[in-house]
Amino acid sequence: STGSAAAVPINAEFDIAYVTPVTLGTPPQTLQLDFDSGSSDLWVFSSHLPTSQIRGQEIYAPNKSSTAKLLDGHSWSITYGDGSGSRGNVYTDNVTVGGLMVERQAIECAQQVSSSFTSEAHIDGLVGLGFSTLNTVSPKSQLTFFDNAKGALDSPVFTADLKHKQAGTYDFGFIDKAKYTGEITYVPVNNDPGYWTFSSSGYAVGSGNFSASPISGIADTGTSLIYLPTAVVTAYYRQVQGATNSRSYGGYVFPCSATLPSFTFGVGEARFTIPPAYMSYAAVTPGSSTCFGGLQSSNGVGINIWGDLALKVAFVVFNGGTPPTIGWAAK
Ligand SMILES: Cc1ccc(-c2noc([C@H]3C[C@@H](O)CN3)n2)cc1F
Repeated sequence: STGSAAAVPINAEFDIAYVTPVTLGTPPQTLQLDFDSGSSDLWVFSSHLPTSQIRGQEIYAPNKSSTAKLLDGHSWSITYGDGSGSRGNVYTDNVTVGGLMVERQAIECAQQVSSSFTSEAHIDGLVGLGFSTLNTVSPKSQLTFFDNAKGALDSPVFTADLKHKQAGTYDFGFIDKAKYTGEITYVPVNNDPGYWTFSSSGYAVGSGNFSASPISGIADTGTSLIYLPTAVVTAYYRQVQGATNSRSYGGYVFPCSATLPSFTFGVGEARFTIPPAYMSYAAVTPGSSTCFGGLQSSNGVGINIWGDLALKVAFVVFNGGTPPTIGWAAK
């Protein structure tokens, strides 16, 4: 079997996150969920949430689904990199993504969400695509949608074809040759911490020399930006007039009028270049002439993260075979 579904940016201005339609239960309830290769819980805004915590999101109501079953005595609680989080109880039900159905998928129903989820009206929940070792359900941890689907897939893979300010796709079970050019460069994945962790072969700032130093980091579809070691980040912003590392804004900012260099990163012998236009993320506040950079330091994060800003310049294969690998191709 295979599946293919759209990854739609939630904001027209800049690519904060992407959502994908997912149908749950019988009759089908469709929610817009954020596919996140950096976590491993499938959770949704639900009928168990206080209405004060719901602001425009779609909800999943298990008691309206004839195929929903309570996973008795189980609960979950998760916190994301930015400190946001949610918790609740667990049902199993049919989950369909782009024509691919998993029966008895654990659907984690929110009973509480943090304010940043309440204020993000376009995200009705998350689909974790990390390794199932990261799943937070207790007392028995649950499998991700990908792990549940894997055995039935034509090939044990999913691919991300994210795009700048336009809809891309997540494919399951096949590699669509029409979505990339040239060869796919596969590199090993160290899934010890549960993430799609791989080693980049180095970087270059603008037209400068390529610095061939390995950078271990995670491929994270749920993170908007790129978070790398200070040496990389300072080398980049040294080339940006007026750039400063702002404590108040929580990262590198610069005058929106500044000329930005491109940023190139390596995967094996392959090279991927993020154009200057993508490297300015957004004005720090609407209408401000100060802009927030797409490349930020991973100092405060603890791990290096290749988020959407890096993923959107490539076609990426998350190979869940044995051993797992990750493949990057131009497009
Ligand atoms: C409001 C909101 C907050 C965070 C996230 C979020 N989703 O994925 C991630 C990254 C960080 C790491 O934890 C795993 N992947 N962060 C989504 C939201 F809608």
